[in-house]
Amino acid sequence: MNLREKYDIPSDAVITIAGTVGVGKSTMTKALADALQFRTSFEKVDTNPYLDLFYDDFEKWSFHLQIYFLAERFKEQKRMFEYGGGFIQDRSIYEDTGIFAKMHQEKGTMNDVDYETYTNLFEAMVMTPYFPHPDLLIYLEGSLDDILGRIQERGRAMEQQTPVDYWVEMHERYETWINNFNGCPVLRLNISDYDLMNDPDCAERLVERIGSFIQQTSVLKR
Ligand SMILES: Nc1ncnc2c1ncn2[C@@H]1O[C@H](COP(=O)(O)OP(=O)(O)O)[C@@H](O)[C@H]1O
Ligand SMILES: Nc1ncnc2c1ncn2[C@H]1C[C@H](O)[C@@H](COP(=O)(O)O)O1
Repeated sequence: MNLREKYDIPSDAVITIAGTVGVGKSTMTKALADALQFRTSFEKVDTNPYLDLFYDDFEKWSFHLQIYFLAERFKEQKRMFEYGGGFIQDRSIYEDTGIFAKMHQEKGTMNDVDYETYTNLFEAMVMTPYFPHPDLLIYLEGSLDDILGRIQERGRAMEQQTPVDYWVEMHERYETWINNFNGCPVLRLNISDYDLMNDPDCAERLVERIGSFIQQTSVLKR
């Protein structure tokens, strides 16, 4: 019996991993997909044509980048549901608007007209009864120091050149955002409780925790 069956996780579940930059979403996406034998939906960072430009000049490229991410995530959403689920997704579509677009508009690095155009498009695409929401959102949280350490360790130049205040503000915004999020059931996990790198039993403990969350809340019983 595999881990998915052992802990009674439906084979058609769509689980999205949310959390600030560097917290460990991609690492957990891969580990959970391996453990559950699910497909993955990753953010493509290396092939994103706007990301470097954006980090160089937020004001100029915010709108382009948000439109690009929205299109990419929407295509991924469609792909996951066309397969009939069984996916782990690296970052939710909700964070684009709830964290990034909002933060840049409020900081003045995305102008109000662009923000409104983007928000209208997001709502028309996502906030409809036809848009399938994930079955579960796993929210990864951790201390600011740990997260800054991980951003450093990963070593993406564009992120390392960004002033640390940007990551501090994002960390705070994530806390507010998740406390108000109600798009789908949320399981909060602290990164200090799971060591996917060094603890060989970690993946199974995670799957067990997800399984018991699902049983308790019956979130995936259809
Ligand atoms: N459980 C973990 N323990 C230690 N380091 C980790 C862990 N998970 C991720 N990392 C490291 O932290 C950095 C960021 O992880 P990543 O999964 O790319 O984050 P995200 O996708 O949230 O931006 C990477 O260098 C990764 O190797
Ligand atoms: N919607 C977004 N707006 C701006 N920047 C974004 C958005 N989504 C992701 N990003 C950035 C943040 C990171 O530099 C990379 C990848 O994110 P990660 O959390 O490391 O997966 O893209």
